Amino acid sequence: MLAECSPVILVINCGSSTLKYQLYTTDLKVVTAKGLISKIGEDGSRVEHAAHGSKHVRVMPVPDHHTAFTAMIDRLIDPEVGVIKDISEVTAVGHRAVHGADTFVKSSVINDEVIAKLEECVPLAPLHNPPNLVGIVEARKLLPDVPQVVVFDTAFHQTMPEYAHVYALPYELYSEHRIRRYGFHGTSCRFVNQRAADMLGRPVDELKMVICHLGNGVTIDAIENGRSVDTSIGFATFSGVMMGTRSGDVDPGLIFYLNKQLGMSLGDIEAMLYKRSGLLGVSGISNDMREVEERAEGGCERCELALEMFAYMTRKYIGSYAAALGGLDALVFTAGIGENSPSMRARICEKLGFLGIAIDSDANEAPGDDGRISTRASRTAAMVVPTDEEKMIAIDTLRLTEKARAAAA
Ligand SMILES: Nc1ncnc2c1ncn2[C@@H]1O[C@H](COP(=O)(O)OP(=O)(O)O)[C@@H](O)[C@H]1O
Ligand SMILES: CC(=O)OP(=O)(O)O
Ligand SMILES: [Mg+2]
Repeated sequence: MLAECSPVILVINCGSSTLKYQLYTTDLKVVTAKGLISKIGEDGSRVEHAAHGSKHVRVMPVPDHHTAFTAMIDRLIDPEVGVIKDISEVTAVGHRAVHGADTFVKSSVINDEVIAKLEECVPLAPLHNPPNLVGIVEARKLLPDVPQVVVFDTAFHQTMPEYAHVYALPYELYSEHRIRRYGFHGTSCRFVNQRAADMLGRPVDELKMVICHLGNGVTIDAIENGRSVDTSIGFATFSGVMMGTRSGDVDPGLIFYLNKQLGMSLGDIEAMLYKRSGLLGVSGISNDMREVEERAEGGCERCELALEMFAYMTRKYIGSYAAALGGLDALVFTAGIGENSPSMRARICEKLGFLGIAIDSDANEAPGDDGRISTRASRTAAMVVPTDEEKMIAIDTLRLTEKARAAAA
């Protein structure tokens, strides 16, 4: 059965080993289909597709992002589970790009020049930008006449002041080689920042907020009056709080030690810091928070240690960003862990009473529509606000393609 739907916006989020997609009606009110293709290039890859109120899972080999792209299109136009008869029904496409460096300060309509500039950013995010580009190139091949927009994770953080984004290295590295703090998960933070202000019923440009985007990747973001002023991930995609498989902050001195004393090659060290560290490295069990929490309950000491470390690192960033902001109106949790783990939120907030944060344990277990998990008496609001990166991409795609159409008319 095919849904009766008007022209559609397709949002594609090609991650390092996943491809997520959503199909929106052009008023952005309805998501007619969404999907997740996971473990691309690994064993056990699967295609999950949700439409018409049910979920369809296919376990199939997906060796690369080109194959994932084809699998996505196949699902979308499938007579049984698809929602469009023909791909020509797509009227605009929005893409996520992780690294836009300082070249891209806002979302852009894609043309050959934008693609060339995006390719120049590949060395800055070698795990993330190449798959982003595959999604863009494939979509342009398939839909050459359909306008496409790219939305950058880094763009929201371009408002950071120099003293927050310059590293204390020889200045030429910044001025000549663009080595600086860039920040990631900006699309999520932008969405959550506005949504949190709406939920609080306060203007976004009057708020000091810390957003904890706790997913596979973790970003803590300091936001003042709607603008990002500091953020925990810096140049590549790995500083800040420990993540699923990434270490987060470590002393760079250890890289020299591992290389010179333990004989590890730079490639080995890079792979270890990105893929075998974080929750996985400490617990020795999993990069998945659910599993680590479960095993900690069952008595796994290294899992318990990983949870304590995760909470502690997050809490330290919240404290330092509250100091950077000179106060705090709202602490906001989002993404897979932030939205779904009351126990992790409770651990993080344990010692934050000095910031005026008092957690209501019932509300923390099951946040209501206003997202509040703090008591009414709490001076600073603590909240859970579900993120929606795809919706943010769809909003920018609609806005920019309508603007381009109006300019061409
Ligand atoms: N109910 C839950 N309790 C604890 N952690 C959860 C829960 N649901 C999801 N997570 C965690 O969220 C993380 C994935 O976050 P997500 O934002 O979906 O990641 P991605 O960066 O891939 O979009 C995983 O560590 C997962 O275990
Ligand atoms: C930048 C980053 O960490 O992205 P993700 O959470 O998709 O891995
Ligand atoms: Mg994510």
